[in-house]
Amino acid sequence: MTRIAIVGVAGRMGRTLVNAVEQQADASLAGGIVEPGSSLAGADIGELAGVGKRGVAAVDSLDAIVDDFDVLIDFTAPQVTLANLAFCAEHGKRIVIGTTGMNDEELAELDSYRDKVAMVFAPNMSVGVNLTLKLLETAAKALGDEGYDIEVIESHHRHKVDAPSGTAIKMGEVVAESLGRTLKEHGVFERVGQCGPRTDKEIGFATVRAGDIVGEHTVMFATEGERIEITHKASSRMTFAKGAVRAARWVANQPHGRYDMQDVLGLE
Ligand SMILES: NC(=O)C1=CN([C@@H]2O[C@H](COP(=O)(O)OP(=O)(O)OC[C@H]3O[C@@H](n4cnc5c(N)ncnc54)[C@H](OP(=O)(O)O)[C@@H]3O)[C@@H](O)[C@H]2O)C=CC1
Ligand SMILES: O=C(O)C1=N[C@H](C(=O)O)C[C@H](O)C1
Repeated sequence: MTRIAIVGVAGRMGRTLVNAVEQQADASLAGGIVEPGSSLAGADIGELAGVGKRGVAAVDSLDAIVDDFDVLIDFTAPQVTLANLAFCAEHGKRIVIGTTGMNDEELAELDSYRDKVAMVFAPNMSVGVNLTLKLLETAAKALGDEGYDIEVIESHHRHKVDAPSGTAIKMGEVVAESLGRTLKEHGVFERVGQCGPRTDKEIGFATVRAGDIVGEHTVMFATEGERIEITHKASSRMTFAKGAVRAARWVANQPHGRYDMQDVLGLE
């Protein structure tokens, strides 16, 4: 039985994760953490998630449940996640991180824990997106050097705070790496005004924020006369939550290291 605690338990992903843990026979809901000082501390996390009372009260500090869980699932914000990662390393816990929007410095800090804790870190936990990454690798190798322009387009709900999405960046990185390019050199994240025609090797990003879109990603390979579009559409957060719970059960038995969903799913 993997005992799972969820940080950000009152958030969009946190509430969905409560549902996903409940559906897993060999995982138990060991705790839920809300922001320090939150009025939701003390509330039943089953009631927060809309599944009814479960007898587990939300706490506003990890210290309060340190002996109760094996794996922490964290879908919050970069600085919150890094503090929780340090806590897990210090207390011998495993961690699954879905948080996106880390800058280079924050990513380097996260990476510095790779020998101190077992973590799964992935911008998208859905099986479909992780399979799509494999398809993109194949497409990029076949098309990228044959005069096809590559663009990544993503759409998300109006509340999302980071852009482009972590998934879009990952898709761009996979395509770039397959072609011996880097996003630092070839990524184009903004076009406005007299920006001139596109260059051959650039990888462009476009972002849509609207309504309640759960998450949609398209990578376009376009040339004279045809275009190929590889698209993934999430219609429920449950797809991310199920993947995160699968990652938690998997990482519970792994040695220290930084893993991603390709490792969890055996897609490497
Ligand atoms: N990897 C993946 O598959 C996916 C990743 N994500 C990523 O997950 C992250 C969260 O997304 P989402 O659930 O939509 O966002 P929400 O804003 O709905 O949830 C984040 C939650 O974290 C809480 N929080 C903030 N600070 C703390 C703290 N110090 N301790 C405990 N909880 C805290 C917030 O509380 P409060 O509201 O009170 O501030 C909020 O409830 C984003 O980075 C998003 O991109 C999302 C979906 C899938
Ligand atoms: O914030 C979201 O909602 C999502 N964020 C992730 C990302 O930034 O890629 C994954 C998913 O698309 C939903």
